[in-house]
Amino acid sequence: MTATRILVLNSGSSSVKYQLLDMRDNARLAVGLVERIGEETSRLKHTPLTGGGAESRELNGPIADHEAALKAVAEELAKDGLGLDSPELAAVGHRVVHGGLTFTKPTVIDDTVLAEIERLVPVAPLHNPANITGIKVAQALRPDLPQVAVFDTAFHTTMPESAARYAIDVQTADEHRIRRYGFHGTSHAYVSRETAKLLGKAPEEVNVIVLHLGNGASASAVKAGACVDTSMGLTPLEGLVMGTRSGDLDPAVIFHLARVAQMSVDEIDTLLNKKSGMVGLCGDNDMREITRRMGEGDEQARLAFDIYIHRLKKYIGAYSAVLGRVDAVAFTAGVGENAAAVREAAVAGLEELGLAVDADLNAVRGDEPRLISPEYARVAVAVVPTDEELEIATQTYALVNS
Ligand SMILES: Nc1ncnc2c1ncn2[C@@H]1O[C@H](COP(=O)(O)OP(=O)(O)O)[C@@H](O)[C@H]1O
Ligand SMILES: CC(=O)OP(=O)(O)O
Ligand SMILES: [Mg+2]
Repeated sequence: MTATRILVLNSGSSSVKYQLLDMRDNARLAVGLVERIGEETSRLKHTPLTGGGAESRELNGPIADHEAALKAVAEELAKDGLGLDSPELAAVGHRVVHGGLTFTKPTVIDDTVLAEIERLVPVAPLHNPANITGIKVAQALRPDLPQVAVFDTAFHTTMPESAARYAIDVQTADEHRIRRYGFHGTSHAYVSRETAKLLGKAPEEVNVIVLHLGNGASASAVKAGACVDTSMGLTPLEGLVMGTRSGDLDPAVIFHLARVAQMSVDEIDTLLNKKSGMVGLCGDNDMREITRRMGEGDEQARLAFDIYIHRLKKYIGAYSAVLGRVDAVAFTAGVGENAAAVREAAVAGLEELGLAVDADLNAVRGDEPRLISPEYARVAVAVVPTDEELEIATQTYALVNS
């Protein structure tokens, strides 16, 4: 029997998303999500997709950490005969958020690779530790199986130095590897390619601005298939306003909080990563709740929304300048794919840049890539659903078969 299945693990700071795929036809055999790891109200939702009906199973109750979460996932898969012991499994593909400058491609994980991912923990403290746990649990369950790391940073390694460097002392920057790495690269790569396809062009023929708006959010400028700029930096804190992260601010805010508000570095870190962004501005990080509150005339929610949109607009303008010629702007991830109000507001008033949204097209819901700009618009505006798991599986399968 040839092994054609790939298990993809996407371990986030408090969640694990996973998919089992058969790479002969990219079919999903099972998908699932563990949420609120470390809380009393953890939840595992597992959906086997083999044999017709997709009956989900839910486990509710405390799951202490990522190790417990991944073991529970392995048990659920085993119940459907899809366990890690299956001879049909070719590899496990892991989303690893920070690969520094070391990793520009998907990489088979050995002790040296794992040590390097570990060394990068200080620059991705919310993400890399969870990724490492995922790798170790999968290794323990199937020591013989190739484990492949697919890095969020990899797609951005083509950024020119002019975009990747901060304007700080070069020696200090080099000694501590301080530069802009960028994240969500698997999504930016996938979505920029899918956008080209939607336009009937090759990736090399188009310049695309990708807006990945999830809980974490980032923008990228993709020129002829290669990333030339992106909004996240040394860590996933820079750039757009996010669910719980501030994005861009004057770095002196940090000195001020330390000196005047007497906050510790760890307190400031928590403030900016977990208590800022939309949650800090209005108490909610879910765009559904924010737009609902706006509908009721809630001014705090409205202001938070306006701040979110203002930042987004600035990046669309900036990346139009960086690219010179823009063929498409693509909205993706939870907010980008679902929040029509965000898409409409982000593009409003940008006619001079060739951008416009057709209200009827924007209101259509669906899982397929689609255009939402009117025919006359110079730049295509599109909704292009991301699929990080499929992209990780594709890259993993290609590597183990090469
Ligand atoms: N129907 C919807 N309308 C508006 N926003 C939505 C909708 N569904 C999801 N979202 C937004 O998407 C976010 C999650 O996006 P996702 O890409 O899954 O994030 P992540 O991968 O970072 O966890 C939610 O926090 C919410 O703000
Ligand atoms: C890198 C990053 O911000 O990822 P996520 O959106 O999954 O938190
Ligand atoms: Mg995400």
